[in-house]
Amino acid sequence: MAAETTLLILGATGDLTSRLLLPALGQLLAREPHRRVRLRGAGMEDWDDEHWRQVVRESFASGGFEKAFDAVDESTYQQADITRKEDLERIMADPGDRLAMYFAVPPAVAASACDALADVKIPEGTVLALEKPFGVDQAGARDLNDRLARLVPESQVFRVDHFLGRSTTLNVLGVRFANRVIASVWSAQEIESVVIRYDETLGLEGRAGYYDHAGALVDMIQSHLLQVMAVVAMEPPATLHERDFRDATTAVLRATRVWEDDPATASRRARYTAGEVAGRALPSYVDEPGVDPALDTETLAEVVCEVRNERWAGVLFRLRSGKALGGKDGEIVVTFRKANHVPDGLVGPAPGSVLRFSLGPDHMDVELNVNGGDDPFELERATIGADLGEGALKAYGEVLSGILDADATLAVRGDAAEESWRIVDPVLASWRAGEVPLDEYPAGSLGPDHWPALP
Ligand SMILES: O=P(O)(O)OC[C@H]1O[C@@H](O)[C@H](O)[C@@H](O)[C@@H]1O
Repeated sequence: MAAETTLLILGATGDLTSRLLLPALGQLLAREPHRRVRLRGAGMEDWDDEHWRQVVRESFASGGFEKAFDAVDESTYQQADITRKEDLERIMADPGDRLAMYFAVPPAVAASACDALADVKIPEGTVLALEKPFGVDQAGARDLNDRLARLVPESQVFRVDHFLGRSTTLNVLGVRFANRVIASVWSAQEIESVVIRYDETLGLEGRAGYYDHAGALVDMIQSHLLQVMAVVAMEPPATLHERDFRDATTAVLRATRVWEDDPATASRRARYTAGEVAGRALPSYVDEPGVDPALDTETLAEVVCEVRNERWAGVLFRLRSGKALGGKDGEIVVTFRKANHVPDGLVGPAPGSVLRFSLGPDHMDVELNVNGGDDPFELERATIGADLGEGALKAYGEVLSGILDADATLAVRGDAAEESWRIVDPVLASWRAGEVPLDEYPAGSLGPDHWPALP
């Protein structure tokens, strides 16, 4: 019989659990009903099992997977303060075949819980899953890694980054590594720049408590976009097993610096003012409830990086993400260098070819110069597109399936988490020193007018 995993969610009464984790679990169980999962919730609220089961059922139903609740072997809730050893021992009793502890709590609480866990006997094979942000800087991430290393082996620590579970990120693997025609042009010799951007129409959505201290750089670039960049730029791994895959992506991060080591010129930041997004009026960021204007939090950030190795030296990697923008748009745009020489007689501009992956709905476009119009000597642009499969599981479901299977391929490794902070720490320092102006853009626009255009 298949091993049964006990999924213990710490912070079970929180928003992350009901909004993201449980719907993802519902989808996973609906797809793979053979899985054997016992679901345990633990949190500060005085809930009983029935209340918890109701929350689980409703969360499953919100994703259309109400029936998946039948696939849960058992679902119980315990009130607990997870920073206390006695409470941890109580909720970890009877771990079944394998225990997966998911910390759906703020980083400071997760860190205190890890300290308390040091005095608890952790069952063999237990997996610990932690949400971002992982630390607040490189030193903090290193400290948290040290604490975790005292508890379980690294391969059992899952630093969650749902962008690694996104189908588009995974689609890059097939396109890059299963096509000789692409593999042979995937380097600085042929590629001029790579843009990875995630523009959102969403504003603050009541998350001031977290976001006002994080900002767009930490919320999106330090974590998600650097991971996507690592997949785009990695050396071909021999296999997609955890060790090969994560060695290759981490090597990219180790070689990455902000452009010319000059964060003041390689980064930009801005904050939205009042405007309208998709017919909805949004107040200025600083007027959102819970925002402290003195924190100077950016809602749009851009950092240009370079990957200093033989394959990529000299290529611009431009990472950008922001909120309350005019269009929901996430994409990876690979711009190739221009042709060395276009024969005299072919008329018109011939910009470099472009390969564009849109980050949901998953689609890929190749933009080429052609001369197929009325005038056979005039160049035009043609686009060849393909819809890519979205994957049966949404990003969180993909990540969760790795956690339940104790397969860490799509989890961020400890050294990679530290490297990501090492890359952005100088940017944060430069911003704190006031070296980069905090620009403004009206909500619903595409960002400050004077920022460089996007490809
Ligand atoms: O579009 P998705 O998959 O929800 O991912 C974007 C979200 O990712 C989260 O990790 C960020 O905290 C959010 O601010 C962001 O909106």
